[in-house]
Amino acid sequence: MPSGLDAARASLASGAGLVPVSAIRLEGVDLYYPGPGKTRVQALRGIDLDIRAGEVFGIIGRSGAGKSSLVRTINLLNRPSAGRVTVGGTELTALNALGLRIARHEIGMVFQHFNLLASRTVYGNVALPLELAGLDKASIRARVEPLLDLVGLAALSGRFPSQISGGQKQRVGIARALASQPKVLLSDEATSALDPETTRSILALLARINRELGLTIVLITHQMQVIKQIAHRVAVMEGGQVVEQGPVVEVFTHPQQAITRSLIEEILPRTLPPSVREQVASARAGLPRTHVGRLLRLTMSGVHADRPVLSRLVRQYGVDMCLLHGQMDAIQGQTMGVLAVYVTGLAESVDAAVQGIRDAGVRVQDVTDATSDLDLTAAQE
Ligand SMILES: Nc1ncnc2c1ncn2[C@@H]1O[C@H](COP(=O)(O)OP(=O)(O)OP(=O)(O)O)[C@@H](O)[C@H]1O
Repeated sequence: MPSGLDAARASLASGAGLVPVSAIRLEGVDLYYPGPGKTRVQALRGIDLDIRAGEVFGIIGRSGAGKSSLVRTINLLNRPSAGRVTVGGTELTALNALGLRIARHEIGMVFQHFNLLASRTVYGNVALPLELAGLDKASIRARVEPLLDLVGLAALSGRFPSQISGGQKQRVGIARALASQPKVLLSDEATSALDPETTRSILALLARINRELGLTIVLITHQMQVIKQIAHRVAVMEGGQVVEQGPVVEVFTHPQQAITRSLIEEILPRTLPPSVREQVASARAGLPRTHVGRLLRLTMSGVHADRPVLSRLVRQYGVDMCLLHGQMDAIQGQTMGVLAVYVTGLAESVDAAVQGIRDAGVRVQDVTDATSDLDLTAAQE
């Protein structure tokens, strides 16, 4: 017996055809909504995005940044005022209504509030797009059952939405989105209404679908935690624009924009507890005249994080290093983290040790004189 996954994979692959390297391309996309009177609200400004086939691409931003506007532009639920949208090699912005309706079969969508029909069972909700497409009962069953297996709901197929949990509802939403064998799955805050543990399990399901079915996933969220858990690359939105984008580890370790830094703060804190700053101040006051004390913020990523860089330099240069605060984490299989360390010793030894840390590929910021916290704007590189 093939597993639910095998059958789902075979079923999706049968509709696959040639997958272009670029799954979704947005070029110079502007979007306006009608505002009060004759005014217009610009929600998207000059968006250029190239989302690759088979990746999980995260789009993050604060409320009102334009994330939902952007994701709804990918399937042309919002028609851009300017620019081009191409999905799976087909330029959607050049299609007529019928062409667009057909092209949208390639794009599945899951929603924050699930959007299930209360009057239909779990099975009936997943079957709905197939009924609308005119498939016969046997074909529908052959498609729906493996999908319910895939999302872990085979045993609940006869229940109604009111009889299942939020996480289970979202599993139905995912199975329904996969029913028409899309090549791209758009997820608009799919986990925002769920608790952290259910969020993790839904993201794990999406990651598995991406990995094992090769589906391209675009994920809109306001939580860096979500990006961290499953995205390969991320775009950061602010004021209707993409202000920063790149591989997740790169963006997390070298954020360029203030908005990105503040979003990352949720995961890797940049601020030091006041008690730690007080300890540093009193330790500096008690230093011998020959010694200096420097408070450093170290950002480590990838291979650097698991090498004994710090202990080696302590031995090599005879400095003292006190680990005050920090967090290490694993993102996309790479270790990364931020540490606050207080280094003391002879000035030239401390300088040499700092250089040694930099040479090992660790980002070093001297925050000794930053006033209130580990404020990056006050930090010296
Ligand atoms: N239908 C609409 N009519 C007019 N303005 C709109 C409409 N939908 C969104 N906007 C405006 O467009 C901007 C972007 O909104 P959008 O919903 O895309 O942001 P978002 O990042 O998804 O926010 P949230 O996380 O709160 O959903 C906001 O200024 C919003 O007020």
